[in-house]
Amino acid sequence: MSQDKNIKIAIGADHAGFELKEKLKNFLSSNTVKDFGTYSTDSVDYPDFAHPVALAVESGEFNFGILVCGSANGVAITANKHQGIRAAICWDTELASLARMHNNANIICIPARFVTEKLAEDMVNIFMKTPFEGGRHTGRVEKISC
Ligand SMILES: O=C(CO)[C@H](O)[C@H](O)[C@H](O)COP(=O)(O)O
Repeated sequence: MSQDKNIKIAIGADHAGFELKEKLKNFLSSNTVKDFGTYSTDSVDYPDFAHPVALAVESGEFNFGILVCGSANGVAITANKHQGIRAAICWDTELASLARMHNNANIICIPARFVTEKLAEDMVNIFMKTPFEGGRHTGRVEKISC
């Protein structure tokens, strides 16, 4: 994958997302990627990995986050507790594109137990390359933060 080497990515997963996370790290090899764990398939709690990725993106140190768990629900619910985070669950490439274009999402949440490796790679590629449309969406996104 040809990528902007200036894009810094924070990635995290629970045990259900571990194997797909490892495959996505290989796919993103030319980017700057920091892996916040987990580092095996041993059962863990997804908030322990979603919060650090959300904090890393919210701080501005990383441009985007990738979170992977079995259904993506757990990591998305956790990440969206952070004011500066717009975490979107994506299960096809059009959703990955719309999450960026309409919602200016900064974390993509991938359901490892429901998508193929190739689809996950395609979604990540589109997510990283699609700009926020702004315009009518800007006011809507600004209203998200309480
Ligand atoms: O939060 C989740 C469910 O919405 C994630 O998919 C977790 O990966 C899942 O709950 C893990 O399930 P397990 O039976 O403990 O492997």
